[in-house]
Amino acid sequence: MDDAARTVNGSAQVGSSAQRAEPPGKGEKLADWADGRLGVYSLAKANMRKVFPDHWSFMLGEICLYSFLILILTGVYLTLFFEPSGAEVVYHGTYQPLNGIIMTKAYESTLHISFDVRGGLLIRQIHHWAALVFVAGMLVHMMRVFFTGAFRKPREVNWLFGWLLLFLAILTGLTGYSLPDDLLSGTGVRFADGAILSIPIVGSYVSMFLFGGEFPGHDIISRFFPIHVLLLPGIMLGLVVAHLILVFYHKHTQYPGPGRDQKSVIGMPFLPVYMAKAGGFFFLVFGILAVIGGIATINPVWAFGPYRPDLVTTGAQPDWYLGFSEGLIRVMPGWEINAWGHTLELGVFIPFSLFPLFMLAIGVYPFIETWITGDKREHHILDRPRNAPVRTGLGVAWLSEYFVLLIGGGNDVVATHLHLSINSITWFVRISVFVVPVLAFVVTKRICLGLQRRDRDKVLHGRETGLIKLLPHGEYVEVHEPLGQGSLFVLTQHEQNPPYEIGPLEDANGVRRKVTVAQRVRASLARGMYGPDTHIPKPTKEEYRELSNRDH
Ligand code: HEM
Ligand code: HEM
Repeated sequence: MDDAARTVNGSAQVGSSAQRAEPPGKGEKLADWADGRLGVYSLAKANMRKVFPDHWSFMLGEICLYSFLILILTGVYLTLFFEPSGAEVVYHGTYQPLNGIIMTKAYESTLHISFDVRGGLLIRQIHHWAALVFVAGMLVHMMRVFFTGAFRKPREVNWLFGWLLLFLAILTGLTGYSLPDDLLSGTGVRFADGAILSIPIVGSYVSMFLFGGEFPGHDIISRFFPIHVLLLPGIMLGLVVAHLILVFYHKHTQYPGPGRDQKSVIGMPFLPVYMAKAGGFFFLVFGILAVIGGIATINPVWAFGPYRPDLVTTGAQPDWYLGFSEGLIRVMPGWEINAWGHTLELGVFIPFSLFPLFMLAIGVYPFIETWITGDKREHHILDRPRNAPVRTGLGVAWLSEYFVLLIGGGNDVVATHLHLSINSITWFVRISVFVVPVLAFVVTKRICLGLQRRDRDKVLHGRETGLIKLLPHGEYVEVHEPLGQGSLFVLTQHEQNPPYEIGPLEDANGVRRKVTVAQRVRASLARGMYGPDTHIPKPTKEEYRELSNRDH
């Protein structure tokens, strides 16, 4: 492969193979043909040897990419057999317990995929597992980007692309989950309908429009189908391509280390090393999902039965990524206001509005941070999370809120499994929603500062070796080993810039300066994020020389 890459580049420099003595091979002729029409030589020359830094956490984006491809592949297969129709039929199929039961064609075809289509159940299960892994991969990938500050200039737009992808993936999951029209998926759609109905003034109109009449109507499956298999995946495909082009264009960030700076990258060439690794990893992800899909049941729709609006399954749960929105609604007190013959359902409307706000907070974060720091420089070297304690604390607080709400969304399951009262769990979650994120923030920030302090000690006093020496006068001391230059660099390369300040309120002539509210807010946020209690000062050169007793 390496030779092939060189041949391509080599040919590009020579120009045409006709200038050489030996006749061109078939492959070269094909490449020349393609170059004449598509300009592939210059494209390959510019990009194929591009260096990619390597780190295990950079595989998270790849997991998203591969599970997305697997979703498309398996989704196409399901589309061949799935019938997106709300028309009613009487079931006479392989699955005996449901014989003679009235159901929609959508549900009947899902049973058909599961019991009669060759490989149907396997593909359905791979599709569902891939959806779970896809969104989980995105969340963890996003957290990697967040905690390392990889969203800073010039990658803010790519952060937004990714964020949109996360939002669309959640919607795609919701519409997919609703397609089989079993009791569980119908309960999920009912939940969505309840949320829509709570929107003041227009809610009932939107619901009627969406369902083609009063819930459940007959149109929802046939409407969700094109949205699920075409519209949303189509937009997502476009966004994923744009996302990857931007990763390529900006070049990937890298963790701090010797030889790496804002301009130089240390890593593997895109072709052949990175491509070979990426190809192998794709098959690994596919293989693992196929094994899980083959052995672990997921969404056994035949066990739930067809959807009927007057029934609900016990322990009805959405997929994990929607559990937190369910939690928001379950723990909210059932407040409502009745006036002039209308009801404002605050118990649903408030949590329903919090959901987009919760997502919005993630989307706008990079822009808020840039506004606070006023930093206009590009950043290609990643932060170590401990060196940005407030950001790290905010990320952990966000995650903790997410998990608390997930418990709220599964309050019935937690209650039955742990033999607890559902009311106690609901109250636990109601209090935790306010308390846990604050605690998580404070604890994380302290841990970060502790780690910074340890870094400082390591730089000044070296690494603890665990070797205890007995000195002639009877004292025991632990031998400390000085760090290598590489480690010293990693532990001290970060910046500790002073936070933004408003400056003197009066100029040299004693005239009061006009200070806007925005400037005041910015200054106090900057103090909170980068002020003295957010970092342990790095050792100065003098301290280092004095303590390590060496000349540098
Ligand atoms: C891009 C992200 C996607 C996600 C997150 C996703 C998620 C899901 C989920 C959770 C289900 C329910 C599966 C079950 O029955 O247990 C589903 C069903 C389905 N999906 Fe997707 N899907 C995605 C993309 C696609 C694509 C690209 C296609 C088609 C090209 C597709 C076609 C289908 C079909 C036909 C069904 C109904 C069949 C069935 O449930 O057995 N999906 N999807
Ligand atoms: C379909 C979903 C997604 C796919 C396929 C995807 C794919 C990738 C890949 C392959 C990379 C390079 C390798 C890596 O850093 O892991 C990457 C980088 C990046 N992604 Fe994503 N991603 C997705 C979702 C997201 C989300 C949800 C966010 C954030 C909200 C995000 C933000 C970024 C950023 C800022 C980079 C550049 C990071 C850097 O250079 O260090 N991505 N993405």
